[in-house]
Amino acid sequence: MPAVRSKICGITRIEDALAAVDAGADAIGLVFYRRSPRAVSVQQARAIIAALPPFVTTVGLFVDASRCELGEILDAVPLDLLQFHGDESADACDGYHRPFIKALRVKPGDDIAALAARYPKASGILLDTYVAGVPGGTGESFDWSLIPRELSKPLILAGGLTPDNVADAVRQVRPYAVDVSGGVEASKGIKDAQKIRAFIDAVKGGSAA
Ligand SMILES: O=C(O)c1ccccc1N[C@@H]1O[C@H](COP(=O)(O)O)[C@@H](O)[C@H]1O
Repeated sequence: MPAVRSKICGITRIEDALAAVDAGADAIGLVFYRRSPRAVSVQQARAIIAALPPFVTTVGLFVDASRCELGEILDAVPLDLLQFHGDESADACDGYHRPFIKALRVKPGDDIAALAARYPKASGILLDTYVAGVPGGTGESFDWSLIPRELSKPLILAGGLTPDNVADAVRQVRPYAVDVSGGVEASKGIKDAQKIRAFIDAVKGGSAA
């Protein structure tokens, strides 16, 4: 099985971005959702991205952002990939002509394959846990057995992943990639370099099994 890729989301500091890259992360996530404790300004995002070495994917996370707000951020910040984490329609996601992944928040009874099929232009589908009233970053996991064996798009598994459970998640789900925020933090918005390294080592361990 090819190594499962890792994205470390909710980066707010240059040192955390560099710790993620140093540990082997493939992507870092920058949250442009003002209500998140991990939200970054355009200036912060630009400074973090400017400090990165090449070949690290920069992902901008949005939750039902207006066209105007998102357009202004895209003009100012060199993002490689957009992550739509709200209730955005397929048309809204497609409208920026940028590669994107669509997050679906999973609850029992969902037809995940059918929901994913609504986004034919997505580069990948991210599955996170449904928690009423919160769009994501909750630190809650969901029942991975709800995930269909075959999805039409690369699957990015998220939701409550930690250094302790991610190897099991990788073995069970065999995703294309995993995404973590709270599970590698010292406090909201501040990452813990040791937890990041332990997380990525566990992803590699799970991939090799
Ligand atoms: O990180 C946030 O604050 C956030 C806010 C709003 C929507 C999504 C958010 N983060 C994403 O949520 C999932 C799961 O995070 P966690 O590992 O359970 O903390 C992940 O995809 C984050 O990118």
